[in-house]
Amino acid sequence: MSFRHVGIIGAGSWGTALAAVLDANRLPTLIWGHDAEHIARVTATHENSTYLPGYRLPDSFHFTTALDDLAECDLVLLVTPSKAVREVAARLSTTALSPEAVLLSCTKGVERGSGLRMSEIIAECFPHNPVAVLSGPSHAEEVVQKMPTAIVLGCAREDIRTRLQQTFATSFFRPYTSEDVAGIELGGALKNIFALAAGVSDGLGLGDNSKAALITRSLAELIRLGVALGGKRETFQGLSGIGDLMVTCFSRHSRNRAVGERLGKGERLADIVASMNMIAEGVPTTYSAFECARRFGIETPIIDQMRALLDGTSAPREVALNLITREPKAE
Ligand SMILES: NC(=O)c1ccc[n+]([C@@H]2O[C@H](COP(=O)([O-])OP(=O)(O)OC[C@H]3O[C@@H](n4cnc5c(N)ncnc54)[C@H](O)[C@@H]3O)[C@@H](O)[C@H]2O)c1
Ligand SMILES: O=P(O)(O)OC[C@H](O)CO
Repeated sequence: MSFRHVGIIGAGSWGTALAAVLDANRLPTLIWGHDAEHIARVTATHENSTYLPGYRLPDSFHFTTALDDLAECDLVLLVTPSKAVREVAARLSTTALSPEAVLLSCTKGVERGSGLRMSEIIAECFPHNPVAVLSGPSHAEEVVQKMPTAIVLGCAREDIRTRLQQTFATSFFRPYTSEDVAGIELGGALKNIFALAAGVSDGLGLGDNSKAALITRSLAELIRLGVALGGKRETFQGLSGIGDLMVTCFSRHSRNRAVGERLGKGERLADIVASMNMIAEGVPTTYSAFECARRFGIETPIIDQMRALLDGTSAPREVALNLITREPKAE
């Protein structure tokens, strides 16, 4: 049975791109945004010029700033930055949304302090609703151009996984399914830290050998921490692990890689963040992953060095030197 009313929480680039996928399957969407001025502009111009310029929004996109308007939805995508997920999920839970409605987290992050994944936060707010996740190598800029993209959909319930797969499958968007919700989310969240690091390597001009070594050791670290936090090793070897790590470390569209490159060139984090209107999740995730790693006693040299860089206690060249001169060990 297909979904009839789809709501999207978050009017940024990824929310817009996912609405475009659904539009290709003739599914209209109601997109909620928190910024009334932005929503008025998008509605009037049929373009999300702040987050995804150059893409004309189809007539099947409808916008609102009232969460209550989503109460009729049988599928709600949560696509805000991770720092806003708890607040919007809590607010949504006060609406008349049915306990049958499926909540699909498309956000990549881990909550600071609690170490909770986004789907766990959503499940706390909606203990009776099915919660699913969507992740994988997928830059919004390419999805709206209908460039071939494959992602993974995860849910504990097989019927929901199949329903979501049918809903999102198009001639340019291929969803795989998996039961490993934790692995899918952890791969998508942790890779952003390593994309920052890959950007630093680019900014320092350290070359291809260095970047290949960094990404390979990043995957080892991602798997080590991801398995300790409940994900399956095979998941990290798939689209939401190595797939997303590759695209984010190499893509010209990656905001995390771009932040890292600017750090590598010597800019201050505060200045970089102030100059961007979009989210780079790798920054907060560096801190939450560091906390999780300490709690579980996992060795995370790259995450530790990235934290020192973001804190301003280590310079980019020092970070690179610290990693290459670590205690010798077996691979
Ligand atoms: N952009 C992509 O290609 C892409 C792909 C896959 C996953 N993601 C993930 O999707 C999530 C959203 O990213 P994005 O690219 O759409 O971000 P974005 O920066 O393009 O847009 C974020 C949106 O959230 C809104 N927002 C900001 N703070 C808010 C708050 N406190 N409450 C409610 N809304 C708020 C902004 O106004 C904006 O509409 C992130 O976790 C990101 O990692 C992005
Ligand atoms: O542009 P980034 O670095 O936020 O990455 C976006 C997506 O997560 C890529 O899969």
